[in-house]
Amino acid sequence: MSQVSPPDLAQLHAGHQPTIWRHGSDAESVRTIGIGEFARLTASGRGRFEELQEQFSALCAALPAYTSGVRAFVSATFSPVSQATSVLIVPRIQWHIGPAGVRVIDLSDLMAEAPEVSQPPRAASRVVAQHAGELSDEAFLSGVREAVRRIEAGELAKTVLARDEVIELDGHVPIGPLAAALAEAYPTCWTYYVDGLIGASPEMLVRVRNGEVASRALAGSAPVSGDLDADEAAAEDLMTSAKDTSEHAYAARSVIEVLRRIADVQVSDTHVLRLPTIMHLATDVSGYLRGEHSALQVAGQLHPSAAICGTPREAAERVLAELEGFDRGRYSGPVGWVDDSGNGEFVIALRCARIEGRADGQDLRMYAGAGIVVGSDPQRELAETYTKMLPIRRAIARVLP
Ligand SMILES: C=C(O[C@H]1C=CC=C(C(=O)O)[C@@H]1O)C(=O)O
Repeated sequence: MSQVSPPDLAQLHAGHQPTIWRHGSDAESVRTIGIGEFARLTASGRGRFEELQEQFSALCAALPAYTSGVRAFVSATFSPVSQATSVLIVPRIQWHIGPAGVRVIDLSDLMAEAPEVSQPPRAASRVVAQHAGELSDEAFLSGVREAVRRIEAGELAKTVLARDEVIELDGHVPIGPLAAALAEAYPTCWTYYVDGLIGASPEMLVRVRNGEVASRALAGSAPVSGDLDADEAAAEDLMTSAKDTSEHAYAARSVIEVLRRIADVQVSDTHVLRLPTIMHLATDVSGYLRGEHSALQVAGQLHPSAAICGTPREAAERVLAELEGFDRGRYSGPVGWVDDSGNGEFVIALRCARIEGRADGQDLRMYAGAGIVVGSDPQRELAETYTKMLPIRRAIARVLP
């Protein structure tokens, strides 16, 4: 264990080329923080997960022994036909911080020339505008109506429709402060920043640790009001709602089916996962892998689960692409890390925003979706997407008051 102390999350800026992964509250938080890029690999199409894994394995095989345990951050696109690319970044310096202490892996000496950290870019001081993204509220509502019609007609059982919204800033997104604010407000979620995508997701797609595998499927949601009695009643309603339990069952089944093919797994009872602003029906799946599968490979097999796509998968993919009409990019794709022995953790990139450049500042393009089944009410689904954008909206309000 090295004594070199890790950087303070809140101090990180774009000049560091940071990568961030954090789960848990302060004292017990597990973090991986990266600075700089030793390697950047990209892939696209259906085979993007396998391609990235192959390239990363080849890269690791050529590294010296002192780098053992090296991690790569991955953010993959939702769709295989996205215009965006899926990316794998091996940070130049990486700190792995957990209960056992801090381990730092510095790959700088292996680079032809180690780049200096550049100056912080002009930080935003305020939000200058907020507006709908590619899909207006009206278009989202009519998409939900059409999805329900097709579900009732028997074309599919479930789909997930998303929309986007833009927050315009007068300078650069304060990456470190925003990530720190998300991590503080959502300690049970996984806070991430990878290649311009920032968020705090509650949905752990897969964790692989020395042959053990775990996943948490979420679907079926209700807002959290902060009033204990009202939230208790809302949780009970969620557990008994035919619409939410069926919406959840599709998501859980999609995960269980895939994991059963490659692992011996146990499935928990469905329970309510409460977050500060929203609650979800949750099912945990855990067990032991049969054979060798890296976290990245398992993420690729689980993706796209019915939590963010639908059932049957192909029909849902087609319907959501048609009704949303925009490219989700890396929203709702797997984001996480994998190490040189295949261990790793991936969440679904939810409750997030993509950082986009503008001539006079940067934008945060937020995304949120909602599962649509028989009985879905368009206005409630729209309201749910607003609730799901609260983490980013509140974190930005906190760092740019
Ligand atoms: C698609 C999203 O959430 C998914 C995860 C949890 C609950 C969901 C729901 O109740 O609709 C969604 O399936 C999102 O946050 O953008």
